[in-house]
Amino acid sequence: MYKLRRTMMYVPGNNPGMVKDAHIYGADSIMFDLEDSVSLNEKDAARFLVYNALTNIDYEGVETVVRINGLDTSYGIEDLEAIVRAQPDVIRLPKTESAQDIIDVENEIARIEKEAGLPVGKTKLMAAVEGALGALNAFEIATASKRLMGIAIGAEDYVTDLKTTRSPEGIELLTGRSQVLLAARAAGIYAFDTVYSDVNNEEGFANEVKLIKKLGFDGKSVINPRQIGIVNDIYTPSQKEIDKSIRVIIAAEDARKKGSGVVSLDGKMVDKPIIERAQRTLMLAEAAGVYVSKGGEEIA
Ligand SMILES: CC(=O)SCCNC(=O)CCNC(=O)[C@H](O)C(C)(C)COP(=O)(O)OP(=O)(O)OC[C@H]1O[C@@H](n2cnc3c(N)ncnc32)[C@H](O)[C@@H]1OP(=O)(O)O
Ligand SMILES: O=C([O-])CC(=O)C(=O)O
Ligand SMILES: [Mg+2]
Repeated sequence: MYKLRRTMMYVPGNNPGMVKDAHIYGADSIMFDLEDSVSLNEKDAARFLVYNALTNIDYEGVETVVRINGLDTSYGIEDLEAIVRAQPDVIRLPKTESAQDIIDVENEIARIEKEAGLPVGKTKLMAAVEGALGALNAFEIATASKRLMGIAIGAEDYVTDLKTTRSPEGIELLTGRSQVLLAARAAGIYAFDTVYSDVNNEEGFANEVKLIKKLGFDGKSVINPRQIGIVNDIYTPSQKEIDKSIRVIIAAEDARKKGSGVVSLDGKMVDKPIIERAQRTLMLAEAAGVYVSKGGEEIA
C-alpha cells in the first residue's frame, strides 16, 4: 500500500508534553526537532528527551522523523550517535547544500548502525534544501543515497538566503520549489513543501496547500495540530474525483478489450497518461481510506 506523507508535523524536541502526545493528532509523520526550534542551551536536553521518547513511547505506527543539527555544527555528530540508536524511521538533514553533505551523514549513520548491531541501511534519510546552493544542487542531493526517501524545501531559511521575504502568493519560492519537486520526481522520492508560520491564518494556509498540491508536492511540513486536517482534506481525493477516475479506468479497459489505446469519455480523450493519473487518484483515495478497490473491479 502507498505510504501517505501528506503531513509531517514539527515537534520541538525540548517540549516533553508535545513530544509525548505528538502522534494523537492525525499527522502522517511526526518530526522531532533538535535544530532551529531548540535554543543552544537546550540542545543536550532535547537530544536526551527525544532519545528517551523514541525508546519508550509507542507512537502507534505513526512515522517518526528526527531533524538533527547539521554536521557542520558541534551538535550534529552527537545527535546522530544518540538518534540512530533510538531507531526513528527517518533522519532529516537540514540546510543540505550538496551530495557530499548526504554522503557524510550516510557514512556516520552506517558506522553507528554497525556499532549498535543494527542492520546497515535501516535508518532512512531525508534532505531539506534551505538555500540557493542546495536548490541548485537538488538533483545531486536527491540521488546521493539509497536511504533517501524524500527531499524538502525549508522556506524560512531559503528566503533569508535569497535576501527576500515570504509573500502570500509565494512567487519568491517558485524556483526553489520547482527545483525540489523536479529533483524528487526524477529521483523517484517524495517531495515535501515547507512550513506556514501564521498558524491562525487558515485561509492563507489552505491557499498555500492548494498551490503546492497543484505543483505536485506529496505533502507539507506543519507546525501545529490545527494545520493537519486542512492539509489532509485538500490532499484526499473527493468523491467526484474518485467517480471520474473509476469511469476513466472502466472506459480504458473497454477500449483495451477492443484493441484500442485511446478512447473518448464525455467528449474528452482518454489515453495512457490520463489512465495513469486516474490510477494514482484511486491509489491515494485507497491509502486515505475513502475508497476500496476489489481485485481490478472498481467499486466506490
Ligand atoms: C523555521 C522552522 O524551523 S519551523 C520548525 C520549528 N518550529 C516548531 O517546531 C514549532 C512547532 N509549533 C509550536 O511550537 C506551536 O504550535 C506554536 C508555538 C506555533 C503555537 O503554540 P500554541 O499557540 O500553544 O498552540 P495551540 O494552542 O494550537 O496548541 C494546542 C495543543 O496542541 C499542542 N501542540 C501545538 N503545537 C504542537 C506541535 N508542533 N507538536 C505537538 N503538539 C503541539 C499544544 O501542546 C496544545 O496541547 P494541549 O491542548 O494538550 O495543551
Ligand atoms: O523546513 C521547514 O519548512 C522549516 C525550516 O527549517 C525553514 O523554513 O527554514
Ligand atoms: Mg530552516
